[in-house]
Amino acid sequence: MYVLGRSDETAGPVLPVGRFRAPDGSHGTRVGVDANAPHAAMVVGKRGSGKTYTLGVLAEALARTDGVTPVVLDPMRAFATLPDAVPATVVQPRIPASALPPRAWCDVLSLPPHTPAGALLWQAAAESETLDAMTRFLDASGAPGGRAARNALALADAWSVFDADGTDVLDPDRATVLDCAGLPRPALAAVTRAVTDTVYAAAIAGDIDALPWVLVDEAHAVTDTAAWPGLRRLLTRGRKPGVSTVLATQRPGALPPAAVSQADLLVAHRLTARDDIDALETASPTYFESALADALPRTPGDALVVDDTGETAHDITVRERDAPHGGRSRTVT
Ligand SMILES: Nc1ncnc2c1ncn2[C@@H]1O[C@H](COP(=O)(O)OP(=O)(O)OP(=O)(O)O)[C@@H](O)[C@H]1O
Repeated sequence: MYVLGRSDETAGPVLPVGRFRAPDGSHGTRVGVDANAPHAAMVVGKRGSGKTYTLGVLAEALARTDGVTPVVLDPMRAFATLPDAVPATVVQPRIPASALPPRAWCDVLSLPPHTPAGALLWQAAAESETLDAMTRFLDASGAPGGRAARNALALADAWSVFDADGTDVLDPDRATVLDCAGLPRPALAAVTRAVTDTVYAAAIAGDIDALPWVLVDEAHAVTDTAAWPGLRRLLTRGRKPGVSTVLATQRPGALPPAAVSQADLLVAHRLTARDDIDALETASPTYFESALADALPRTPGDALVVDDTGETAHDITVRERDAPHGGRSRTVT
């Protein structure tokens, strides 16, 4: 099997992802992704091109591989069937209030820190471990902005994602799918930030039994939110302590430039919007001779993979999933 993301003949686990695809559409050698070392990967493509499916293929392979553990942030409930095929748990995410830094609280609740309410919220977050304690802090303060901060916190409470214990997302024996369907965007941002920060902190502390892979579907939904500093840190600094990150998005052009340029593996499905193609062309080195727009595939499940480690680009077809695909592009027939 040809292994993407590996520069030498190192042994170690490989995630089977598909086969090489020739210009006439025929398929060749099997292709896998290295799982021995950490990676930062992007999966891009327009709606219905196969991004979520590819993320599912990766999640299944990771869940079957010893020494690694996938954590999937699933905003569209596309991974609910993962336990049908592999050891996996699907949970509604819960995060401790203390998992969000004060600045993130201000961003999540849209109360800028330079406003009275934002400054108070910052203080409440800095001095409290739980949502209840933050509420008590605000009730007791009597300072200007207290009522606005209190109302914003009541809104956050209604999302039902805050819990003093928080979900344990690093089970070395199974994949963890965080079912974020239906969460409002600020809640999704809060969960994403808390999870990325928690995983990073655990990896830095050496407190992990298997190397985590954080898979984020529909990543464009949170890149301009409080989630982004956490995702950016995983992309830029996560590999050193052993964390891999895979972001899937239909809008690479809407991502901060750091996102694409940090990826050592880019899986590009069909894309047609010029600004999205431009974003890839600007960020990724040209390992292919033709223009990127001409090199991109047209069929769902086909992809152009740009491998920064091997400094190569390949046409592949992503293999079929073992679990029924839960993507929203399904049809009745
Ligand atoms: N590798 C594949 N093998 C077989 N079928 C595939 C493959 N990839 C995608 N498909 C088919 O294409 C459909 C759309 O794929 P998917 O849901 O992954 O799209 P998407 O790019 O994530 O779309 P959206 O942006 O709307 O979420 C799937 O339901 C599936 O039927």
